[in-house]
Amino acid sequence: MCQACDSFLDRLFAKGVLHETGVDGLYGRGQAFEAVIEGMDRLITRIAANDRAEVIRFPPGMNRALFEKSGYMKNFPQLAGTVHSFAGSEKDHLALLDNIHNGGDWTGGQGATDIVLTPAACYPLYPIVARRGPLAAEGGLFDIQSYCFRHEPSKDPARMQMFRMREFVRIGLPEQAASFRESWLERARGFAETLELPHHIDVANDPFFGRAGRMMASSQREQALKFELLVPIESTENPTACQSFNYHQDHFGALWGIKTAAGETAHTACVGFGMERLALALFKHHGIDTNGWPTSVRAALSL
Ligand SMILES: Nc1ncnc2c1ncn2[C@@H]1O[C@H](COP(=O)(O)OP(=O)(O)OP(=O)(O)O)[C@@H](O)[C@H]1O
Ligand SMILES: [Zn+2]
Repeated sequence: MCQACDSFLDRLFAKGVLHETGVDGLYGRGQAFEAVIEGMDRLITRIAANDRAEVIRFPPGMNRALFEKSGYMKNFPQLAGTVHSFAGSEKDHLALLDNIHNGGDWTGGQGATDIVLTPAACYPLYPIVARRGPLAAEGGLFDIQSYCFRHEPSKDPARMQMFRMREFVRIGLPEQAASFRESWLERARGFAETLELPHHIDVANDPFFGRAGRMMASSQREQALKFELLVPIESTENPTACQSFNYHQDHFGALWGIKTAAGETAHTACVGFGMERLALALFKHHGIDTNGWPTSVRAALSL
């Protein structure tokens, strides 16, 4: 086999860092990969320790009714994933088995459940915060994590369909949201330097769907509402977004009815760490074998 023509993904499979499942973007994680993810999780927790954020961990699914209200289907229908289940009769069951047996479509009779796959870790948070009533004067700060789903199958190992997002979310006054995002832009540089990753930060936009979406994307860029920490993984010309820094203004506050202590609509900002992408960036730049990584990087990740 030609070593030079093996892709990065092939090398990750060959060394058991990731495991192939037969679906692009859906992988098993090996021990070394998970050790890196855990190390980064601890490092992120240390960086944010003094903030005393409220910790919430979510399962990979969220309430479908709340997802519908979130507007995700308006902006990103191409990425969403829903959970369906069988709820038919015995006759339907026999037909289903028949279809599986004959290679037919057995999924047509599946009905939607109350659960959809979480598209971004912060989506299930806002309705929880809204339900609690007005914020305290200091606002809210949350440390959240979820497996997320996005239907964007790709051979690029950094574009997965299921991946973990760790996020910090600030909810409060516009100044509180803005200064939170500023401070994380600074911390992110330090984080990437500690991990010895080549990086830069740039303004970005979300992949909004359709023609109206293109206008939303350009207005998002013009207002500099989204920044990304970019690290070359699959290509140097098109580096990969490994972290994002988003200011939603009062979008989620208005949508969910989140109020500040003074009764104003709350502003929100979130900082998302793409855990798999950061881990892949480390494997790309420091090598497939974590034993060979720089001592300081290994120490930072307690490897
Ligand atoms: N398909 C994916 N696979 C792995 N990680 C991802 C994927 N999509 C997003 N992420 C990670 O989650 C973080 C927060 O998600 P966000 O919605 O800001 O990404 P995004 O702007 O849609 O990414 P991209 O522009 O590359 O599609 C990203 O910065 C990235 O690190
Ligand atoms: Zn978010």
